Amino acid sequence: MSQTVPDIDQLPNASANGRESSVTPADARLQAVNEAQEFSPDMLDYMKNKWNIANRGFDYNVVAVFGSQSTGKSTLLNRLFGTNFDVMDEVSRQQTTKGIWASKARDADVLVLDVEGTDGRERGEDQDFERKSALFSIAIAEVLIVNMWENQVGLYNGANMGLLKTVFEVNLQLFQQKGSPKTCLFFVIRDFTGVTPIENLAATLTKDLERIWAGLNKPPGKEASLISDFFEFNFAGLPHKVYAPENFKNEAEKLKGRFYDRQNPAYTFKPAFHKHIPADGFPQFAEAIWEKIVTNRDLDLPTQQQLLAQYRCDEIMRVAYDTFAEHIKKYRVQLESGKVLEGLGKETQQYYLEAIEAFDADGSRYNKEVYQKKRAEFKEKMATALHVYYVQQLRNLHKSALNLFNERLAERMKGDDSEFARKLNESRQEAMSYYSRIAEATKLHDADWDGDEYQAQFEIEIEEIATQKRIEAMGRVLGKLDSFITQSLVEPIEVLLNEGPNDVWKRIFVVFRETLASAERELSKQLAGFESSDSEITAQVQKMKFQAWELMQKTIKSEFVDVKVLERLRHRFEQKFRYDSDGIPRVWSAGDDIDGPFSAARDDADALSQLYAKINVPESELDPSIVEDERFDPNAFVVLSPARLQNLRDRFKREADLLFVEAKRSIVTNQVGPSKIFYLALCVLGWNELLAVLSNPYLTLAALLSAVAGYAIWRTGMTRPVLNVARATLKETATQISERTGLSIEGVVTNFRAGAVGQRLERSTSHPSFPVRKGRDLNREHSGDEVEMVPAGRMSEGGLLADRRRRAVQDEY
Ligand SMILES: Nc1nc2c(ncn2[C@@H]2O[C@H](COP(=O)(O)OP(=O)(O)OP(=O)(O)O)[C@@H](O)[C@H]2O)c(=O)[nH]1
Repeated sequence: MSQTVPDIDQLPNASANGRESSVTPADARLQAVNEAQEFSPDMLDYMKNKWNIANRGFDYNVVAVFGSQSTGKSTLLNRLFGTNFDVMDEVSRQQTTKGIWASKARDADVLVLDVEGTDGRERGEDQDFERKSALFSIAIAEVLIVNMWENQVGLYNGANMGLLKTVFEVNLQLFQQKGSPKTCLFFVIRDFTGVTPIENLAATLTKDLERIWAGLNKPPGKEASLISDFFEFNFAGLPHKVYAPENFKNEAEKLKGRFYDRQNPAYTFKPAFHKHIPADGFPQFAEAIWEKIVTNRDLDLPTQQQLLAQYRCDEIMRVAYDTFAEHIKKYRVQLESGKVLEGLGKETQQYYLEAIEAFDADGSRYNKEVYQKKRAEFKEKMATALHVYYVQQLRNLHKSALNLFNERLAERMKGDDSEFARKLNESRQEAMSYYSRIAEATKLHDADWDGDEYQAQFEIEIEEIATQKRIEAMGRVLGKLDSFITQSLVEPIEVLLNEGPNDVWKRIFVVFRETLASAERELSKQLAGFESSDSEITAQVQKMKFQAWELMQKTIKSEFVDVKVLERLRHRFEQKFRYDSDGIPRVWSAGDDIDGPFSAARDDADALSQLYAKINVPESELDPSIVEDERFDPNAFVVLSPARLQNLRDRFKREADLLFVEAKRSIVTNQVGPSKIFYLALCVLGWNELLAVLSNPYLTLAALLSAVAGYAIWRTGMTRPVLNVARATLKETATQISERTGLSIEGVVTNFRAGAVGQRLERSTSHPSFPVRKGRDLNREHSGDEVEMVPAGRMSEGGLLADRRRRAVQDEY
């Protein structure tokens, strides 16, 4: 794009010192290198704030000037670029430019360097600074204006050819690499008369330069290199400024066009000359070059560029990273509190990309290799910071997903263990999808983070929980089944054994078989809900069957402790002996056949004991899988061993005999009781008194009242206490009588006991009650004590028996 070429006459360089009153970017000059060879720390500030050129990226140019002292260098630069460098006072002829000055061209992004002239009188013969400044100019400027008088052309020393030779040599050694951008050497011939055409002068100079190049000590690998490999030459002549001011002005104007007008065929700032240093990095670059030159370090230009790129990229990276870190730090606290941040991945990804973009905006202008390396480094640095968050997120996610799994499973179960496998799978799938979705979304796209290990750990744990839940649910199902089996077996077996029908074992096994069938159906159905394999179902069913078998055995065994067997035998015996065929309690009278019913009852009980001795069902009734089980014990069918059976029969026989004796005694009591009482009353009262009582209304009333009181005592259940009192009174009375009369009271006591037994029998036959022993040992039953009245019908017979047995077992223990 063409730039406007400002009118030279408008430029602020007319004064002797070139200063103008109004300050513009071009007016701001900086001594980039001072006389003490120190590089100014202010250059970046000037680039940014005074020249406004720091943000131009690559879109700027650098031009420097080289030449003998007081050859009008500053004048030329001011004329061409509108700068404000000091120009020597015509009168004093003192050196004006000390060190290296920098300024910006007016109306163009061109950095202009005014370099102290060679052959500096003040520095004497010391060419050190001249070489350094010349080398510096060649290293950093795209265009080096070589300013010389026309009459210096062809003069080796006058044209600074010796100095150039040294500079070329060091430059070649230190800074030039294959592919380095070329530098333009722009020879401006001052006080050009035109007598010798510029082309001829150019040819002379070119020849001189090539000769110099040929004489250089070239470093290895560059022996065959040509000067044109590193430099391009331009030539221009400027007429005498004092003697031909108009021509000077015109030619200067033309020359200016070659620096400003990009459309000009002779435009000087060709891209090939650009050093590819971004404007904001130029101060560091220039300083680094200067430092290396001053300290004479053996560094080449590309290395310098890399150093600069590293320095700048590090700086850019730091700024971009700080911004990035500031953005992401808010997530740390939340993650450490255990939260799962669903948007973490998306948001951090955004900050990550923004940071890279910021880095690219400035960093991409620097050495590509270094930039790419630093970019990767930057990405790695951010990824490392984010990976910490990623791991924390996965940890939180792990817990959260497990909770989700537990919650969802609990919701689905809600006390119902059916279809457990389906509910478990759905819950697990939900938790795993949740985990995968968040874990994937948290990943940084650029990073190759591997969350597989974390996910595998999560899956292991969820499987452990699932297994545990399955065991628990299965336990509940099997527990319910156990209850069902227990309920279905224990009570019916107990009832059947109490009833003791002849086919008791067959009926028990029918119960067992039906229970097993129901349980197997239920278990198979439940296990199908657990997605159990066929073999697992088979094993569980087999286990259940054998447990049921063991339960039945245990139940039978518990029903055949001695006390229970004796109880059943006694019950069977009493059923026959003490009750008639209609279930009415017998009252034995004189002349009744006691022996017959006794023998029949005893035989019946004996038959029952035989029935109980051994489980009597064919093995074919049994489930084959139980019989085939290695734990199956064939002796399990023997319930009572012969010795135990015999022992029980003996014990029962004794009890039966006692009952028989009691029955016999009750007949005697029934016969003796009333006549003795009558005669006793007659003896006590006498016939006359008896008649007197009956004839006396008061006595009759007293007798009636006594009868009523007796009836009331009987009705209120106070009989025993009253009898006890009466017994004690009678006993005491008898004792007193005995003591006083010396008579035996045996008969009186015997009669009294007989009367008491008679009363008990009378009670059992005349009242709808059933005598139940209370807290008594069976062998002591016949003592006649501790009898409790329980209304008949309050318990079933089996229940009554069970109750009696229970009390008896308690007594036994
Ligand atoms: N003969 C002649 N003199 C010039 C020309 N241009 C400038 N001068 C004069 O030369 C003197 C030195 O000019 P400067 O521009 O200061 O020269 P310089 O090379 O920058 O001087 P230093 O910075 O001191 O090395 C001044 O007095 C100018 O007027 C020119 O084209 N021809």
